[in-house]
Amino acid sequence: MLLAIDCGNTNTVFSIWDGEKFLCTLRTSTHHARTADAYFTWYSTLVKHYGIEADITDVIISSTVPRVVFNLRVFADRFFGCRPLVVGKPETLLPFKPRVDEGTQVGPDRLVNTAGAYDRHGGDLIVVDFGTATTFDVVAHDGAYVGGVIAPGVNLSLEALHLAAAALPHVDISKPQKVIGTNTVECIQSGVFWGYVGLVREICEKIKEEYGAPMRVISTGGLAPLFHQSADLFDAFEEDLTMHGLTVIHRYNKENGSA
Ligand SMILES: Nc1ncnc2c1ncn2[C@@H]1O[C@H](COP(=O)(O)OP(=O)(O)O)[C@@H](O)[C@H]1O
Ligand SMILES: CC(C)(COP(=O)(O)O)[C@@H](O)C(=O)NCCC(=O)O
Ligand SMILES: [K+]
Repeated sequence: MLLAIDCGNTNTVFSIWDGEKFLCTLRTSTHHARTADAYFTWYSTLVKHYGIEADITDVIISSTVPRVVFNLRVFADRFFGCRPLVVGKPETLLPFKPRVDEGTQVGPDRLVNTAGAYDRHGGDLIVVDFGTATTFDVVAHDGAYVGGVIAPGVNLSLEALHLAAAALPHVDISKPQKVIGTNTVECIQSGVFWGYVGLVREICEKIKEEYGAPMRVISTGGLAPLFHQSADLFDAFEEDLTMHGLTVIHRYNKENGSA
């Protein structure tokens, strides 16, 4: 069985893949100082709690935080006796060669999203991932990552207002009933929610214009459903897109002799 690990700047997600389906998905906050032993204590407690019999033979890691990879490598080696595949490292093969400027280190999560989305939908896609940052990944006709857009994440924007302005409270995102807020919380929610709807719409429109061929827009990430339900922005929402991409890259490396 495969343990797929997606480490973002806010959350780290573990999913167990039995070759056909994900048996469970476990989430913890991302923290670079967490040790291999601490990961295992957390992991084994939850796996036991869910009654899952997991015989992990392979581990694949995508991490937007380089410092956590060391402890995750130790975790894989010590508890499962395996050398993990790390997306973005030269020994890990990708099903495509990113077409970006020389020397650019594309976020591994974006490469993984590209592989997952192409496997399910074919090419000519925009993948919008609502993580710590909101990223737009352009997937070409042949499945290659060819660039995109990085915008500040929804929660980051809310937090920035709270941190920088003495009179603005911390506010959770939700869809406001109206645009004109009549109290501070409603005003902030309106600014960020409708601001993001506009941001996503405009960026997708401009990408399509520049790309010059019809594209489909796929969304993923914790806050994507809020926007998917509230506005006509995406052709599909796929919660497990990054995890699916990790299974695709793992399979590709198995088939091509690198895992
Ligand atoms: N279901 C959810 N509802 C509300 N906020 C969420 C949800 N899932 C994630 N978030 C928030 O969205 C932001 C991005 O989370 P996540 O997608 O896990 O980011 P990353 O991949 O960058 O770690 C974080 O601030 C997180 O707390
Ligand atoms: C843009 C990101 C910060 C998004 O990370 P996340 O929101 O998933 O934590 C990450 O993909 C990254 O660090 N990228 C490196 C630069 C690039 O992709 O061009
Ligand atoms: K992400």
